Amino acid sequence: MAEEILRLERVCKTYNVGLPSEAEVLHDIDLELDHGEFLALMGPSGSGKSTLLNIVGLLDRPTSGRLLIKGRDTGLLHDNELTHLRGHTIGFVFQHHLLISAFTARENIMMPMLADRGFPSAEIAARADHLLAEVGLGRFGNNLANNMSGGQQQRVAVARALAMNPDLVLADEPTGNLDSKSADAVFELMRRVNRESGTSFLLVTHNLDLARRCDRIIEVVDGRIAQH
Ligand SMILES: Nc1ncnc2c1ncn2[C@@H]1O[C@H](COP(=O)(O)OP(=O)(O)OP(=O)(O)O)[C@@H](O)[C@H]1O
Repeated sequence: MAEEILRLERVCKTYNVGLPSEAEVLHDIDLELDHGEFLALMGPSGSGKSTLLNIVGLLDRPTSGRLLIKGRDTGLLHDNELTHLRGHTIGFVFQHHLLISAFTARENIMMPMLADRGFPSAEIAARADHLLAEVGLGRFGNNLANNMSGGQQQRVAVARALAMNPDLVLADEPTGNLDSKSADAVFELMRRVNRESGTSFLLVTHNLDLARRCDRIIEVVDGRIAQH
C-alpha cells in the first residue's frame, strides 16, 4: 500500500465563467497526506480551499494535474468507479451539519450504510449505535436531529462521516458555527478518532488555535500552497 493516502501533483482548476474569460482558481498544487496524518488547511476567503476539498473528495475533477488516492490515479477512473472509491474511502463533515432534521441521530448515521448495497443490513443499526457511543451520544440515538444542540448535531455528522470506516475525513470548517467550547469538543473528538483508528483528516479551519493542534498546517493563498 502507498505510504500516503493522498497525493496531488501539479493540480490546476479553472472554472469557465463565460467566454472569453476563464478563472484559474488552483495553480500547480502539490500536496501529500500520509496515512494517519491530521492536516489543517487555512487561507483567506476565496483562496480556493473548498475547490481543493471538492477535488480531493472526488466531487469535482482537476482541469490538469494528477490526484492519487491510496496510490490510484483517479484521472483514470470512470464516474462510477470514483463514486465507489469516494463512498469507501472518504467521509465528509461540513460547516452546516447537513443532517436530515426529521430523522433521528441513529437514522442519520445509518444513511451512508443503507445507501451502500454492499453493507450487511443486519449490522447497520448496531454500527450506528457503536458510532453514537464513540462520539459521546450513546443515549441520544432516538433524538430527532432537529432537537439536538449545534455541537451534538456536529458530533452526529462526524459519526455519519465515519460510518463507512473511511481512510480520510474531509472536514470543511466543521466548527465554524459552534461556540468555542463545542468547537473544542468536536475538534478533540476528531483528534481522538484520528489517534485511535488512524483515520487521516484534512481540516479546513479559520481557527489558528485549532490548526496549531494539528500535525501540520498548510495555507492556500490565491490558489497556491503558501507554506508546507
Ligand atoms: N463553480 C464555480 N464557478 C466559478 N467560480 C467559482 C466556482 N466555485 C468557486 N469559484 C471561485 O473560486 C474561487 C475560490 O473559491 P473557494 O470556494 O474554493 O474558496 P474558499 O477558500 O473555500 O473560500 P471560503 O473560505 O470563503 O469558503 C473564488 O473566487 C470563487 O468565486
